[in-house]
Amino acid sequence: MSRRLTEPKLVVATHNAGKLREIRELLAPFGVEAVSAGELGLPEPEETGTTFAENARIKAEAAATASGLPALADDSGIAVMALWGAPGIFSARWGGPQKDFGAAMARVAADLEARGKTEPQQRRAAFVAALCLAWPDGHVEEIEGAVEGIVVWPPRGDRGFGYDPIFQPDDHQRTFGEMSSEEKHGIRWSAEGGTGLSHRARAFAALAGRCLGEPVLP
Ligand SMILES: O=c1nc[nH]c2c1ncn2[C@H]1C[C@H](O)[C@@H](COP(=O)(O)OP(=O)(O)OP(=O)(O)O)O1
Ligand SMILES: [Mg+2]
Repeated sequence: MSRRLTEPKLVVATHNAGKLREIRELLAPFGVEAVSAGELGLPEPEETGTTFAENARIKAEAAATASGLPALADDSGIAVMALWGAPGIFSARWGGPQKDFGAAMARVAADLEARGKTEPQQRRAAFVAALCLAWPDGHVEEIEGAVEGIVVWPPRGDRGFGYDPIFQPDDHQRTFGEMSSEEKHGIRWSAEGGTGLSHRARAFAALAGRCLGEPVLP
């Protein structure tokens, strides 16, 4: 049985400011108070999983246990087909200790170049997000979302975070780095549920339908 969130407050179990902002925007129509792992001074658990889902669960369970509140974690990344799915779950780690995503994006481009992958159709990629909502009693709700597109070079746009400037989703002419966060989310709520554009928004819409109930729209 899936569980509905009845608590008025949850922890957003991330130390990534860009992600935190997006998750807060997505949560806004549900009237849930969101406090971040950073604000609570929670430690950053080691991401020892081998899948996005495992790592999301590690982060959500650690935050729920430490805080005594339900916790929502996101583990995500970009998987480039011609690079056999790299950087994948290592997307954050490619930024290095300095979290230098200019360098990480350049590494993706250089690796594609080195393999002779110069045409857009050879540069297919997907952003993937696994969400885990964990309660202190051990119950978890899990979901994944993905969006396909191509890697572009040079980077375009200075919005968003991480790899946004080199990812252009299918059926769009602009990169996530060129989109407002509303466009990147692309959230549409209807009686049938929610749809989204970004990997995170798609996963969130599905999780919301299962655990958060009806959005209160302006
Ligand atoms: O929408 C996105 N737009 C651009 N880049 C993105 C996105 N979503 C994930 N990414 C990349 C960058 C991020 O650093 C990494 C996630 O790694 P991931 O371990 O899940 O997050 P993180 O270490 O940055 O923060 P935390 O673990 O505290 O949530 O993938
Ligand atoms: Mg991380």
